[in-house]
Amino acid sequence: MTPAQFVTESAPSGEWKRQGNRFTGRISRDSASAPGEGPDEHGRWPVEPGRYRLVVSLACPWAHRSLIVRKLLGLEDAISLAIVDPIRDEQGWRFTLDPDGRDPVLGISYLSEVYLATDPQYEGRVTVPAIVDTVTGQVVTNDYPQITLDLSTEWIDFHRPGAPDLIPAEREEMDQLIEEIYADVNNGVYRCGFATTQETYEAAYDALFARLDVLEQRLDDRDYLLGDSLSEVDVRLFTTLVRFDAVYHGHFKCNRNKLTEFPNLWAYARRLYQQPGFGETVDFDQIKRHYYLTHTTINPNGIVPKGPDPRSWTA
Ligand SMILES: N[C@@H](CCC(=O)N[C@@H](CS)C(=O)NCC(=O)O)C(=O)O
Repeated sequence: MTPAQFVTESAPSGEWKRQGNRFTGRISRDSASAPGEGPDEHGRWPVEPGRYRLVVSLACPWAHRSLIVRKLLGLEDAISLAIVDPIRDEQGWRFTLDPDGRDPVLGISYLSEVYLATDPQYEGRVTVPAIVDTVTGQVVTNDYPQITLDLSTEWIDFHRPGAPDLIPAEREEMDQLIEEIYADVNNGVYRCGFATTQETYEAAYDALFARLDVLEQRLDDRDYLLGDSLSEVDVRLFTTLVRFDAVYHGHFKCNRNKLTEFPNLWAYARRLYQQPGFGETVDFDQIKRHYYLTHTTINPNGIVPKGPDPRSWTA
């Protein structure tokens, strides 16, 4: 069998099995803690504008969700932002884009410093997005699916006037879509790219394109996945679609079709890209350099492709 990019997350079958999220604290309106205090007895941290720092890589699709939702809801002043270098070294994500290579608020050079300060035994991959408490220096959460939901529901008092309601009152349909899109598309592209056997790669590839075919059809008569208005699931699909032709099609061998060959999905992705909060958060250069330069098992020569031409997103 060929070597895996992340050995501990590769099953004996060759299938990619993503690690769990280690830190699952919640910042909640229901916290019984006073400002400046840690979590209450239920693990809920107090909502406090200016206190927490969201750490992202612009390359990462899971972090990208939180960046978009923070912007859509107008939470930029309430939750500050740290951006890591898209290229990890052997110690992981680093703050080499900042002066002196340190995050100016947290004072750290590597994200691993706060992971290890929070859990000295931590041995998994140090991942973005993460929300870090600037008072204690602890990681509150790296639970990326919960982070965006909580920005909608728990930070509501700090949303900008007219902020979109990204969570529908009736959640069943959205939650079902979220689950299918996560399994087959968001994580599906990784299951293609990180598979180490032909069979597991082909199974992931088939599930991915079967799901994209269903979504293509769904968008035949609607602008957004749930109908007329934008919701959380659109954000989640967008961050994978925007990386599709630049990275997943080639690097992860998701190459039955390009995104541009699905008329509805391509029109939908471009429509989102051109809305406030979406295109302005996309950095194709960092996206491409991250994937092609850090997955050395998949792309050992480190060549970063020149294309595709990003102007197609705005033309
Ligand atoms: N927290 C999740 C998802 C977040 C995630 O995978 N983020 C990637 C970037 S897209 C990351 O931080 N990877 C660190 C690494 O590859 O070492 C996980 O642990 O798998």
